[in-house]
Amino acid sequence: MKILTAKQIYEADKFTIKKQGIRSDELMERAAIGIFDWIHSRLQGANVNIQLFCGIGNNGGDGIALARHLKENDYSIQVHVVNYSEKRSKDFLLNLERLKDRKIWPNFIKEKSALPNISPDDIVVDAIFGIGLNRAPHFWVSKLIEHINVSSAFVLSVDIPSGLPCHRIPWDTENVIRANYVLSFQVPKLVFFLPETGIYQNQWEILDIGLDPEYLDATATDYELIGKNEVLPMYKQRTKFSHKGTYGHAVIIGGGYGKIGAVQLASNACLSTGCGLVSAFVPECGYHSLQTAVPEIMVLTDDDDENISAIDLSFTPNVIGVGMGMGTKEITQKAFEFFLRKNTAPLVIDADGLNILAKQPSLLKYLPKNSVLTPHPKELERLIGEWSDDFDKLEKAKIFSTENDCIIVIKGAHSIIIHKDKGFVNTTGNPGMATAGSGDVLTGMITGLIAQGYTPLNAAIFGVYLHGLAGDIGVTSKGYESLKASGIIENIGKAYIEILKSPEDVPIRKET
Ligand SMILES: NC(=O)C1=CN([C@@H]2O[C@H](COP(=O)(O)OP(=O)(O)OC[C@H]3O[C@@H](n4cnc5c(N)ncnc54)[C@H](O)[C@@H]3O)[C@@H](O)[C@H]2O)[C@@H](O)CC1
Ligand SMILES: [K+]
Repeated sequence: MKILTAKQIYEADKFTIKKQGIRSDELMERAAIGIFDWIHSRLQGANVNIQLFCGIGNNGGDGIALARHLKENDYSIQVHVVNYSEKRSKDFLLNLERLKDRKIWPNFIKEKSALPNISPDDIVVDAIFGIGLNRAPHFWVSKLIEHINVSSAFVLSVDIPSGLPCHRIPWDTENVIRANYVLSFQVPKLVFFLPETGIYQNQWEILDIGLDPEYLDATATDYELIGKNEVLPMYKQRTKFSHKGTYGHAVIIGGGYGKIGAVQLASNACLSTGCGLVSAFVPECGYHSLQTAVPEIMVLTDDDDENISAIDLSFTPNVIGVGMGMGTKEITQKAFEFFLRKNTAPLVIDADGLNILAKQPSLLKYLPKNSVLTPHPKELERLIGEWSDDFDKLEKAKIFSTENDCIIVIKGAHSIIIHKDKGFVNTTGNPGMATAGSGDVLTGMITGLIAQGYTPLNAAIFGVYLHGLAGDIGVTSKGYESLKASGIIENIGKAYIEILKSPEDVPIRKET
């Protein structure tokens, strides 16, 4: 699903109005009815007090139109117009008139107005600012936002939490509505998925308001949201007369004294993702434990007992996953440099492989085109330098990806795969996966997919989705706290089965 910018959403709006021959207030009516239906299907006319806070732009217009539908269905409502500007939008005014026609008189909140009481049992509809927010809200509006946030009432935000801009981090992190639920029109907003800006909503859902598919199809976007519908076409079916050689030979290189488990997890994940043959290359000390832990893999050893000191492969595998648990000792750095200079196999690089690259950026030129790098935030910072905020981070990652012709998997609650100037935002995964070895499993999975013939970009996107889904399935029996990396591996099979079930036909809904 494409993630549009605010500018593109306005264009989609205009395009739809023209092509479908409708008025802008009719589009607003669709938005308002969508929200009304959502509320009504849940409340079923329950006797609950709904306080609507509406700005004076089109987001406020949505709220005012919603108020009319709620009243017509006998809900108890109070409508507040947050009068932060005299420049009221045409459709806001039109809907305000329609409200007044029905003898509903809003309360106008201005700079010096007393703020209304909000009971914890109320429902607050937040329609103060939408995607048009382009500067910090006035001080007195911030006070209202704070007042709503401390009320303990259930807050439903229209389109986006008010105070959260679409294209940057908030001017003041405290002055943003904390929404329990966001009903967002037609397309998700990038801010929902970034660590600094995704904290303002608990759950979100997309409401289809019938923006024209022709515009949506034809518009190129910088970001795409990756769900089941996006990964399913990437899936490579196994064929009847295939054999293990059909699904590639991968090598996992890494480990050190006390860190052989990282290679064990990566190799096991690689195999469990469908790779035909997996060899692990580890320091001598890892031989017995690896052979015992995963009898299906082959083990090659370094001459050094405790460190990777010379990576000597007598064959060229289909892909190599390298770096986990390897350390950055001088001897290992030299071995890695020597390896990179002569290697021709596609690479997936993780952990200490990335740390060595950060220490010696001159080695980046030896990476094969489209190598996949899987940094966690600290490793990413070592590679691309410090960033001022999440948006800056994404821009820096795009530049790094373009300059070094590589794919970066920025790991996080919503991992984002960066390929040159495009980003793919993952939707699976949960906090239970914030556990030791989870990254090693991901590296193994992406390596295993490349071995089977997935392009590195598809392997990164599909692998991140599958990994998160395996974790989501894992927590259903383990809970967040007790899920371990090995538990993610155990559920890779179920995750495949889930992907292959009938296509998504429910609206995207996600806890963040
Ligand atoms: N295509 C869509 O997605 C549709 C969007 N609609 C709604 O329209 C909204 C966008 O409406 P608008 O463009 O009118 O913008 P908003 O309603 O978000 O903001 C209102 C106006 O306030 C001004 N403003 C911005 N920041 C301010 C600040 N800090 N203090 C004072 N004034 C400020 C701006 O001029 C802005 O246009 C969407 O979020 C959505 O709720 C719907 O009505 C229907 C269709
Ligand atoms: K809003």
